[in-house]
Amino acid sequence: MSVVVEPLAIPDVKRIRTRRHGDARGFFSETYNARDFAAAGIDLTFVQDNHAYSAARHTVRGLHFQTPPHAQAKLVRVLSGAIWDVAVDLRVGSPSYGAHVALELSAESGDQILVPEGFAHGLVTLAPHTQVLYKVSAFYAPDHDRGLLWHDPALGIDWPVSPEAAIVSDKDRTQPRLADLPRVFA
Ligand SMILES: Cc1cn([C@H]2C[C@H](O)[C@@H](COP(=O)(O)OP(=O)(O)O[C@H]3O[C@H](C)C(=O)[C@H](O)[C@H]3O)O2)c(=O)[nH]c1=O
Repeated sequence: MSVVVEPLAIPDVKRIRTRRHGDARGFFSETYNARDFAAAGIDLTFVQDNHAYSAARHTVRGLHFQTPPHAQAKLVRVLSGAIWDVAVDLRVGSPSYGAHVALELSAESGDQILVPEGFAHGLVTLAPHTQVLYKVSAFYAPDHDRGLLWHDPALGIDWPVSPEAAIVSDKDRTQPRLADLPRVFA
């Protein structure tokens, strides 16, 4: 089996491991294969690849999502460095609404996370010069791009960096808290 899919604490969010073929040069891995992913129960069509480079450790990106009909599922992996990756359930009616899952992804491990539609997604880098590559299932739609305040205490996310020490975009400093967020994912 070239793809191993592990449901996380919110089962619709998955850790994904793909096989690495190692040899004296290094390794080769099919990091995404539509046929094998579908056989593993992940039948998504990705239409865009995103590449985010963060120069410094403790750079925060998120928590972001796109509203319907431009909601995105994301398949996230790390090309260099490491991140602590977070997904927050915003699906109206979900028993885990407002809850999150988090896990470390690194170039070394090669692990990936699949974040379904209906979740806000964010990350903090754990090393300098961290590069994240992620596939999304809907095109960028800036008019439908929304966010959630990454350190909202109501989310209970135990980030490895304080708001004072984090490197954050101006946009992400002023995102709404969960209590003030319209419920968009019915
Ligand atoms: C998301 C996106 C952005 N952009 C442009 C818009 C801005 O001029 C520039 C930076 O955008 P932003 O500050 O939203 O980038 P991040 O803070 O890394 O946002 C990402 O952060 C978290 C981790 C996510 O999961 C989202 O996919 C994404 O929102 O790239 C594009 O041209 N296309 C795109 O798909």
